Amino acid sequence: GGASNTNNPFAGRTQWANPYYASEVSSLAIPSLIAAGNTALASAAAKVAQVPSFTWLDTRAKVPSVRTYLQSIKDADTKNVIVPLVVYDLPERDCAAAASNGELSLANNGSAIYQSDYIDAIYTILADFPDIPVALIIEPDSLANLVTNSNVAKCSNAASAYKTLIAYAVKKFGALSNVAQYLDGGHGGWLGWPANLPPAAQLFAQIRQDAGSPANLRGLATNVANYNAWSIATCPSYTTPNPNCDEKRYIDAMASALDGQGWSNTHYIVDQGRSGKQPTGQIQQGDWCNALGTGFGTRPGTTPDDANLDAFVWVKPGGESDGTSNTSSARYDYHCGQSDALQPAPEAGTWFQAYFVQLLTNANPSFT
Ligand SMILES: O=[N+]([O-])c1ccc(O[C@@H]2O[C@H](CO)[C@@H](O[C@@H]3O[C@H](CO)[C@@H](O[C@@H]4O[C@H](CO)[C@@H](O)[C@H](O)[C@H]4O)[C@H](O)[C@H]3O)[C@H](O)[C@H]2O)cc1
Ligand SMILES: [Mg+2]
Repeated sequence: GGASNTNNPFAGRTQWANPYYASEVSSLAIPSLIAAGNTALASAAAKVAQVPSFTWLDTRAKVPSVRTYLQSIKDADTKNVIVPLVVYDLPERDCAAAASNGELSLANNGSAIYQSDYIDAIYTILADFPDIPVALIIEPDSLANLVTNSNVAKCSNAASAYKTLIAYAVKKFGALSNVAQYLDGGHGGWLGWPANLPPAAQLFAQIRQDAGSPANLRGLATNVANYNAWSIATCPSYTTPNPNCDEKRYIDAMASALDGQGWSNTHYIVDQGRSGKQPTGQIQQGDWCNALGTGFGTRPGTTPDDANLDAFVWVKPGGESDGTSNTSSARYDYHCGQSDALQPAPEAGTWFQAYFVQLLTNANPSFT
């Protein structure tokens, strides 16, 4: 351990806990636990609310809240904090699934709107607070889908827009010295497969080049909204025969693949928000929707045990649904109706109390 990691934007800084998630826990989770007479879990839930998770800018309407957050940090003169945000509003979003489709579409001028009303709007706000460090995860699932789902029409039709718009965003944010950027890198059970890793590395390196290789592009964020272990001695059965069955193996393999593509010295942040119980209740590693047998995992923070790792993070807010199990919903995806998906589940992003209780009960480290 103790490997050196210069310029780590998370070093010496506390990740900022966003009030939106804290309010979900205090206004939804805790009252429900108290109503059920479960005061022990209610007090445990109050501790979860304080754990910093990423704020997802999943609509244009969420963007102004960033100014509110940064202003509150400035007014309080809070020191040594880094504000974690997810950029997540591409036209044709989540192109290989149905659960998290977004508000923008190519047919309805989505590319122009994404650039002017979304990326430029975020940029303007971040530029107004040059002294507040910000970590950005760029578009979960997007580039990973271009690697493995070009057979899906919605993905192949959106491919050039994804690449152009992501390069636009990375280039734009590349001008901000208070910002650290991480492209979304899928996870070990997705791009870690030997067939997928080389084309993934090629695509990531290409996007970096198209964006002008900004110095503040640190590397990749992995395991976002997924459940993989950081480092596990025995690969869970459902990952066989994938050699990169955990995220440490995956980022080490990806770092060398990217080096081979001309992008050296990459650094990673790894979502552990729903990775505390291993193995999970998944039947297959591709079962991404509201997986059974999961728990809150390693708390966000820096760790010296891998030179490539900038920080553990909680990106997917635990307790927000991955997708509805209602088969008549327009955004119904069959993965959310599988036997290893907790049901009944509400629409993606909305509060899923039973799932929150599952995560809390299985948390490691424990909250109870
Ligand atoms: O044995 N073999 O030799 C062999 C060979 C090839 C194999 O093929 C690989 O199989 C993998 C496992 O199924 C596939 O990985 C899954 O791909 C899905 C997208 O298609 C991802 O779903 C996304 O998940 C996100 C959250 O993570 C959601 O936010 C998002 O909405 C949702 O869409 C799953 O995570 C991810 O695990 C690979 O593509 C596939 O190439 C497998 C074995
Ligand atoms: Mg998702």
